[in-house]
Amino acid sequence: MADEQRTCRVSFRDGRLASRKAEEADSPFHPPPFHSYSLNHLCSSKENRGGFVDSDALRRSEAASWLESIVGPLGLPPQPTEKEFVSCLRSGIVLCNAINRIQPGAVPKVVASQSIGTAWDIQPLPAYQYFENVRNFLVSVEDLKLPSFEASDLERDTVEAGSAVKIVDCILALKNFHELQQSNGENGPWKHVKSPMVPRSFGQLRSLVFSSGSVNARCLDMSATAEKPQLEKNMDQCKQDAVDSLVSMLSDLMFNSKENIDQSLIESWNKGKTDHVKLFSKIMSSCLEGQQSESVLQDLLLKGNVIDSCSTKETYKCCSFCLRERSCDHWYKLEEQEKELMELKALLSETRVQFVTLQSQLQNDFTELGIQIHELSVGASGYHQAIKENRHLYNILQELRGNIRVFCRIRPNLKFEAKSCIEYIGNDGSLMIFDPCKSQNTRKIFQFNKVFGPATTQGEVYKETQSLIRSVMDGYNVCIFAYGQTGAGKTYTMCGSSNGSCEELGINHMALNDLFQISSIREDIKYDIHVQMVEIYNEQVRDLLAEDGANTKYPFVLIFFFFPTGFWLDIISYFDLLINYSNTLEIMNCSGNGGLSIPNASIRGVQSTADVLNLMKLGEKNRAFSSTAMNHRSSRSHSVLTVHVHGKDISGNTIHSCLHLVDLAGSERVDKSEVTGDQLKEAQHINKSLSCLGDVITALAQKNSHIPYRNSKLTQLLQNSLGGNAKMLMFAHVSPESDSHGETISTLKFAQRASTVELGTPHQNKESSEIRNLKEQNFSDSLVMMDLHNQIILI
Ligand SMILES: Nc1ncnc2c1ncn2[C@@H]1O[C@H](COP(=O)(O)OP(=O)(O)OP(=O)(O)O)[C@@H](O)[C@H]1O
Repeated sequence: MADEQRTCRVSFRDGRLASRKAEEADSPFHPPPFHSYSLNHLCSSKENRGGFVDSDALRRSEAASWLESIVGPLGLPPQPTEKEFVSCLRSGIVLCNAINRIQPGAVPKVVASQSIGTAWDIQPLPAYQYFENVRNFLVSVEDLKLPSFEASDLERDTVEAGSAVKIVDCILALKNFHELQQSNGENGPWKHVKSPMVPRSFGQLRSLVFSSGSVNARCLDMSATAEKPQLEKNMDQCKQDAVDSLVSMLSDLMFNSKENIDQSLIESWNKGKTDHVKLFSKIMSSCLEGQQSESVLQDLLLKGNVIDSCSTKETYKCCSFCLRERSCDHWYKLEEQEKELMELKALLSETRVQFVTLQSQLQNDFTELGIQIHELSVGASGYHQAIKENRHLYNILQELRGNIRVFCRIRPNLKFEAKSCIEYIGNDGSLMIFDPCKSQNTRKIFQFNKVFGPATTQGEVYKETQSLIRSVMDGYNVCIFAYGQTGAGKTYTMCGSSNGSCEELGINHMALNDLFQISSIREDIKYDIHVQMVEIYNEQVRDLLAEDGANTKYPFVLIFFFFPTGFWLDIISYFDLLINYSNTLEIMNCSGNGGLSIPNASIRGVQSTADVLNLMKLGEKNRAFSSTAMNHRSSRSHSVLTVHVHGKDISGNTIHSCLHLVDLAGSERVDKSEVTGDQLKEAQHINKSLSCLGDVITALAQKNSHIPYRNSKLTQLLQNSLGGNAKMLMFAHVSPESDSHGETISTLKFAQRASTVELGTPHQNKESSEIRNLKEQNFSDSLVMMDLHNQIILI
């Protein structure tokens, strides 16, 4: 049975030897080395098997003879073996010289220690110099886009079958290029003549297998950066590729030698009794001989190891080069890096957790802060509300008591370089003043109904005043007067800016505008509004609405030049006195003059704000202004604009009231205002009348039995108001500059004192139709009054 099997089965070795003998017989050249022959035999098809070796040797011979024609004798036999051929070219000198002949300067520096052709095989160059020459040659070849080979093809000590094929291909391509260059010129087209070796040599199969390893290596290179699942996926793919390569190679081998496969082996394979490794070993041992079969097996198993170990961490981290060199520490480095990476990842996740914790903490803090801010804002708004209510109640109390209301207004700093003496302005009407020029603590706090800072507009000031002014239309007498140092802004507040800008209209103008508006809205009451405007100049009351020029101070000044000076001075003084006397208006008790304190002053009916504006212009024109060191347009008189309101409703009820808008002349220190002559006289009058006003205020504040109204025209004029018949508002004006600190303190003290004056509850000047009828029915001798229950009583 064994003999029978032996005879029916031709062994692989025998078959291969037989075919080799046949090839040797056909070949005119020296046969290739055994291993090369046998492997080519295994890998080539039956049809090509005969011509393969011949063609290879022929091409090698052709390449060698062409090289000799280019660089000179190489000392090679006519048909060199692969080993001879490769050894001759190993130094790279021949190749570099050859390419330099074709492309001068292609390899700029050729390392050559021996003369070519004589001693190429006597004294080998050091390995790195080989590498230098060969590398330069290969670079040049690639530049020319010619087929190349690997430097390692020249380095191998044991020349493998078919390993010279690529080198031969390259040299013949170079030859072809050279020939085409010669025939067509340098840039002529050329075609690379491919190797006729269509079937793959065993070396190529090996490189195919190892190229799978390079796939592995690529995968490994990625392993450092890729995520683990991706890495494993790549490894699977590598493994699959390598297995595919092996399978295709094996299939080739099996196909080529299927007659040599044991039938029992095929059967056991088909039955699944033999696993693929055993099958593969058996086929290989039957196909290959001795050493060769072992080396192939070793190679394949090595590859197999690579493939198998793809699943393990250790090997897939090595690149193919390291596998060949077998001295690899990349894995350890990778492992180190992987460890560090893992640590970093752990750190990252820990940091993430901490970050999330901190974020939630921050969120909580923000929420808490938000709650606290909300609570604070609620508290603050409550506080503001309380202050507002407090002020409102205070105002009501003051109204009930009949206190003089005091608003303080601070004008903007006109001397920008000057320091401000205003330290603090409170919303509750408090004001803190200090003297910046003094080192010791000079802070003083004042309390008023309201304090307007330098940035307050005219509109804002009027808004606070509006309710008071409107009460005039309800029958209350109202008196608003502006008090303060010269240049502190009294005229600005009462009459507006001297440039007449619409945004800077004074309280006078806005008040009258408002009164007309109310009058037009209240259709059931018919209002008559009349205006008087007088000034108190040098203790004389003068009509500012007189159009006949009666207020011209010196009408005869032009005839001054016709007589001696002394004579005319006397005459002028006389006329001056005469004129002044004739123009001086008398202040009377209102009750006897239809409510008019100055019955002789012009009284003009007004229908609209425009009418009032025209009258004000006239009054301003007639008013005494002059320039002083403190104010370039200083009012030298106290001006009083009186608005008389008379209203009658459809039931016949009447109201009558008056609104005094007083722009006082400013108190001034004559040393500062640098006035002399007439201006000095004016200043003295101004200061005197203001001092009288101060006395009246003090007396009122102290509730003295005697109030010195009659000491000045000003107090006389304001008697009715100060005497408790009016709602009074005082604007205390101050300059913020530190050099006015003294005057500012003095003004504020005066205002503070005024705010303590209790005038008593103001009463409405309202007369019902019944009272009027009674009055008209000769009850004039009796005093008609209303009792607490609004019943009429006659006294
Ligand atoms: N609130 C303000 N805003 C802008 N400018 C102002 C303000 N108050 C006053 N002024 C300016 O200050 C200067 C002096 O003002 P104003 O003439 O009104 O002072 P006064 O107190 O009437 O002085 P006097 O008593 O000498 O007549 C003017 O040029 C005026 O335009």
